[in-house]
Amino acid sequence: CNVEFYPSFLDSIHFSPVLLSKAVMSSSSSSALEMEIFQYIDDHQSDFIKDLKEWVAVESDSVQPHLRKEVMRMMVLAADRLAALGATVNSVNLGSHQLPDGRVLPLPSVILGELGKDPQNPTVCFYGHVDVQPAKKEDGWNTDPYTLTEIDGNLYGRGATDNKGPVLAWINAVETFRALKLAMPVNFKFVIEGMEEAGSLGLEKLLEEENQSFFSDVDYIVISDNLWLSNKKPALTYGSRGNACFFVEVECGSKDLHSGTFGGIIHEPLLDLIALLDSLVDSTGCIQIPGIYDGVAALTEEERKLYGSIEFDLEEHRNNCGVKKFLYGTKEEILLHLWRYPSLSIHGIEGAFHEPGIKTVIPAKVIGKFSIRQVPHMDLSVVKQQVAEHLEGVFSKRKSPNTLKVSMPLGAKPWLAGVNDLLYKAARRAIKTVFGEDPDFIRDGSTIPVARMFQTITQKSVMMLPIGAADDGEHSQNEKISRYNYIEGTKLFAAFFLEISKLHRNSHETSHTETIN
Ligand SMILES: C[C@H](N)C(=O)N[C@@H](Cc1c[nH]cn1)C(=O)O
Ligand SMILES: [Zn+2]
Ligand SMILES: [Zn+2]
Repeated sequence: CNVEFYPSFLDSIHFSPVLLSKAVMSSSSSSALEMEIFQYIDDHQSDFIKDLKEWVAVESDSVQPHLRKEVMRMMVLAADRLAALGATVNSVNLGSHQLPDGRVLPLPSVILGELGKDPQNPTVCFYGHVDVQPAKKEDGWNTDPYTLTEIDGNLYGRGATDNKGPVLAWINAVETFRALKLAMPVNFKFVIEGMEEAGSLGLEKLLEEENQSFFSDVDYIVISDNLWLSNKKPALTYGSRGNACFFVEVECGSKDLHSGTFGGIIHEPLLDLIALLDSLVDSTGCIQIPGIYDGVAALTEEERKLYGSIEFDLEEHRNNCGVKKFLYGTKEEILLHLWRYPSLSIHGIEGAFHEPGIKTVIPAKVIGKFSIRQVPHMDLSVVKQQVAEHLEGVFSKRKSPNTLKVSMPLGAKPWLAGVNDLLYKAARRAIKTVFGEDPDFIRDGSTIPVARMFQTITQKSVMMLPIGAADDGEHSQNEKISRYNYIEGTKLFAAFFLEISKLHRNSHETSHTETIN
């Protein structure tokens, strides 16, 4: 599986983080204003943590239909919190959606918030989500996932880092300016959704509809919904993978069967399904679907060098992960396979018996669930076709009389940005001020569907500014954000508001002078 020999690319990537880091000089000392702001944030830590506790207590799981009302409740809490900041809040109704089983569920509203309209200020739009992945104590959590619990400086709870903590950190930062009665350095816009973990349903249409209105005066877009590459070193993110999610359904009839009475004489759906799932990836991690790597951009020498220069501690990453060994042995290979090659993961099988104990049943209908992370320049419709053809081919060789259905309920495109603009420069300076070091410039293996949507629809500059650490355990048991990251992250956002304001005003003054001259 030699993933390097594919069509050339990189013409679309107009960045050079290495050059940028050399070109941008910033100071790590804080101004008196920053000191005042940071002091306020330090003094109000317990209030900020209390707010996070209140948010984490809401089981706003967007994946499980029976919890949709909790997502709705969470959206109301978030809207109220923005209104208390003084923001104008518009909760946009997105209607409803149909589940694979035919049920219709209401979609949570998307919050569009606005605060400040000073024409001298840049307008920064912040995106975050307040829905979460499913979590149960029995999954192996040490504490109740919906009771934020501090242990050794870590705040454990579902959504603590993904993404309630970062959304609140942004709000805390804005609140700090108000509480200290400081002039707002930027105008704020907020896009807060409640369906990110379920694929941001309905959001794309809303962004298109609002492009000429809500987004028309937005200068910069910031997303804080991913993690640093390391446990300690801050990062700035300029790319993320997309995702194509698949269901593969095999059915033999309308009812489950006794395996003593019928086992051995029928084609069992779960055996068909396991053969299908087994055909997807080999033991080296290489995806076996013909043509799947054809669209993947080829690696250039320049890009390979870039990966070589990134600081990345393999052992730390392996410890965070809790596995014995990775598929690849070098830093470069690991980063390449996380960020710029596709990967296929199998997530589960609906309909298969999974409780403790023994149940001698033959399930009548089983649905395998897997996804393929997407990278430039893969095409979702081509991938869908390739997957369907591959699975149909494997299935037909089994000569099974069962019915096979393949669907792609969700497709999100990858995102890759240029980093040579004010947004990245401001964030880099703010990171240096708060953390005293330059950030890693990284890509992310996971997916934030809205990143690409923002880029394509609004054509504005988009950046991911994470505040969570690599060991935060997004989607996992014992998800956390450290008190340090939550509070310093709040400072980072406040410092970023000042930096982007300064750079934006300077650049406008310069261009104004150039025009006059
Ligand atoms: C990175 C972000 N916090 C996240 O977890 N995103 C999800 C979104 C998704 C992708 N496919 C389905 N949902 C992820 O990357 O898994
Ligand atoms: Zn998230
Ligand atoms: Zn997530």
